[in-house]
Amino acid sequence: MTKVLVPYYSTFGHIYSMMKAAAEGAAEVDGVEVKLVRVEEFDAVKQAMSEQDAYIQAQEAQKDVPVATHDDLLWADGIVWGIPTRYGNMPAQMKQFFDSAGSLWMNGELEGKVTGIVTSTGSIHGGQETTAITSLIPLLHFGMIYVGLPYGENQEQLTTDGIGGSPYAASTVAGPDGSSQPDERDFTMAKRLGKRIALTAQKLHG
Ligand SMILES: Cc1cc2nc3c(=O)[nH]c(=O)nc-3n(C[C@H](O)[C@H](O)[C@H](O)COP(=O)(O)O)c2cc1C
Repeated sequence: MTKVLVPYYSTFGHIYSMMKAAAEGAAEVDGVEVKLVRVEEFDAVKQAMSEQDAYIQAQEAQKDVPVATHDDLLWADGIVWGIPTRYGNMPAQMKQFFDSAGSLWMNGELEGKVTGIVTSTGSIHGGQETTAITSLIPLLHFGMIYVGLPYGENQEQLTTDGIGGSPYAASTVAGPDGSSQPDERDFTMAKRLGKRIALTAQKLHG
């Protein structure tokens, strides 16, 4: 069995719904087992957002998703990361998860795992590409093998519409107030990325 992990962090649920699509794509490959996990929220954010309806609803929807552990990373042959944008970069919650995996990195235990990214922003030019590219850097330090989102397979990118998708990552635009939902084309590209990571992991790891 090839194992694909789908770890994500999602404050308002956009990345969560994109990661369900990515997980679905990975699960389409015969002989692939998929595990969806969420990166733990900071207590300070839980407190600060405790009266925001959009936050409460999004967290309620995710409450049964298990919290990501470093053992999950060891388990996986392929990893599809769900990383929303914070000031053009990954959120601290995700960085904390990466940084606390230092012993795995030092022992080379993450090397050769196939990986890729799904991201999101509030606005079209708010940093989808920068989040993907800056998140790629620690993944390369881990020794992972990066899978992008080629145009040939993802012609939906060839548009001037305000949707997600770039050669670097699957993505979506949440809207400045978070009220937009992923376009069907965003889900399709996330699904294809999940499948591509699963197929590549299967080829490399059996
Ligand atoms: C502290 C903070 C910083 C953010 N920085 C950016 C940014 O640089 N560019 C942008 O377009 N959106 C930014 N956003 C919006 C988020 O990227 C957006 O809410 C997120 O992608 C939605 O995904 P989610 O629903 O899964 O949380 C920021 C949001 C927060 C809370």
